[in-house]
Amino acid sequence: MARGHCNWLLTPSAMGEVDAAAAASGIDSYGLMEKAGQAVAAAVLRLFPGAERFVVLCGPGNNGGDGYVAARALHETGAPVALFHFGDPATLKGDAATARSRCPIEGAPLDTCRPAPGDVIVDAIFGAGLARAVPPAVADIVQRVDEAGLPVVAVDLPSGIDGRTGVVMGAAFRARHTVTFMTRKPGHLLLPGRMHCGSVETFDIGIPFRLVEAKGERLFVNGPEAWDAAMPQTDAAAHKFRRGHLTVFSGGAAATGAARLAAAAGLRAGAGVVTVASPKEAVAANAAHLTAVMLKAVETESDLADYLHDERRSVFVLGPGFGVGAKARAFVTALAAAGRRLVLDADGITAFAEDPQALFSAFADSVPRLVLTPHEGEFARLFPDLAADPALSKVDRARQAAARANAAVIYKGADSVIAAPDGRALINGNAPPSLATAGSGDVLAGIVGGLLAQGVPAFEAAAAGVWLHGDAAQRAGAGLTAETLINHIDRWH
Ligand SMILES: NC(=O)C1=CN([C@@H]2O[C@H](COP(=O)(O)OP(=O)(O)OC[C@H]3O[C@@H](n4cnc5c(N)ncnc54)[C@H](OP(=O)(O)O)[C@@H]3O)[C@@H](O)[C@H]2O)[C@@H](O)CC1
Ligand SMILES: Nc1ncnc2c1ncn2[C@@H]1O[C@H](COP(=O)(O)OP(=O)(O)O)[C@@H](O)[C@H]1O
Ligand SMILES: [K+]
Repeated sequence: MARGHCNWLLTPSAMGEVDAAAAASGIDSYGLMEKAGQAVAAAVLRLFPGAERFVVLCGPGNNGGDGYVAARALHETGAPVALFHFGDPATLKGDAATARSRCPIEGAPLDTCRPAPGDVIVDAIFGAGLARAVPPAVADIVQRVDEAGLPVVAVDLPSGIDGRTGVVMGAAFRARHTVTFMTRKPGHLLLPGRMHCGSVETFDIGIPFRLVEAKGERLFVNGPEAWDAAMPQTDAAAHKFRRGHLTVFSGGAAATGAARLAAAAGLRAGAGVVTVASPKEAVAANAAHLTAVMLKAVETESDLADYLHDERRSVFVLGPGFGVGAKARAFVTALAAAGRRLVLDADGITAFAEDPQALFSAFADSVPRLVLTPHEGEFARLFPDLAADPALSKVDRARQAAARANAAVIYKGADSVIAAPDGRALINGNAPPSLATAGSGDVLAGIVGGLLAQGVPAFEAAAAGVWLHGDAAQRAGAGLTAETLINHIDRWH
């Protein structure tokens, strides 16, 4: 799936297994800690050459061990360094004990730490091993550093962030920069963790990548490596019908804009032909605003059956502005029975809130041909048990939802997760906050529909759609609206 390694993600427990495999293969584990700590010191010096004092906070495990190495390396440059430890450092074990024994700085208990202006904080209290909410002494120093507005460089993860879920466990540092090792962890991308990490640097401490790959969990940062090979190629002989036909259902006369946004986005994403299928009462409103996009009156289930006689009408977007109710359910059921591919968004999702299983059963039969695009609220309507389970990360939720629905799921948000029924999952990282604007979800549904129409499989279409949406938003700039966003969608090839 991945050509490079920079898009790999490992959970902390998988990283622990990689660590163990590295040790079992004869790699010197203290050597890894030494490289990790040195990388942290280098980052700190690079980013804060004018610091008056480096304050290194060391925890009771290997994250603390990295801190002792970093403190020694900073001290060796002649910089002023103060060290504070959480817990009794005499109880440190293994590599962390070695790192402490080689560090010439006498530490003091964490509760005696008084951060001062000019300090740069190196946070090595907890990393991958954070197991529960941080204790009061740690919450207290987090608060004091925050109040003093001091810059923090986090080792592996800001202490308090759960690397698997991105959740804040009681309290967490807000780092300016985070240095992590070998691969990023989900908590670096998932909210709120992402907001606590600052810039993230992934440092290769020299574990052979085959060991990382062996523990891989089919989880990556969303990017072209994940879907490039599945994207359509436009050749000189391209004919509009070979580039697929996308149909977007319009809502009633007062709710037509959302469908037109999706339709225009589908065209920009490369669909050869796009039609808005509209209730009769909305045909005039739609006609007044459509040019390249075609228009057809499709009012009843019987109209839809007629419309589906043309097999080229193979891909549909249903939901934006459509209205919640029996008509949405009947149309979706008809599309499923006719073997069509569907992006189900917004009202289309909500229409199944009382009987999600009816939706899942309709698409259970085949290679995934449904893409669901719920935001948080819509997700909870279709998958209330998954949404309410605090043990699940956003990745877990999206994966289980995808398996249950036999659909590619885009669980939207600033940290959209894309998941396939077979367990593949991606976390998106390129979407700017300017996307939080009315209609931007309609544009996303249209892009995904446009890609499906060109024959891209559901998961790849979903993932590429999310990425192209974020990419367009970056070009559209901070003042984007859903309309201007569409003008910045680029075809991939
Ligand atoms: N990956 C790699 O290849 C490499 C990784 N390296 C580094 O190792 C780090 C992982 O080390 P780690 O496993 O020792 O875990 P770490 O984060 O130090 O915490 C564990 C300690 O904290 C304690 N503890 C936990 N939660 C607590 C709480 N709420 N309140 C109080 N205590 C709590 C826990 O105690 P326990 O839960 O057992 O009671 C245990 O003592 C990783 O982040 C990276 O920096 C590098 O050295 C190079 C190679
Ligand atoms: N703060 C944010 N940062 C990045 N992307 C965001 C943010 N908020 C929303 N988005 C993205 O914008 C889109 C909004 O979709 P949706 O919630 O359906 O809104 P609407 O119904 O207004 O179109 C989704 O693709 C979502 O991932
Ligand atoms: K840390």
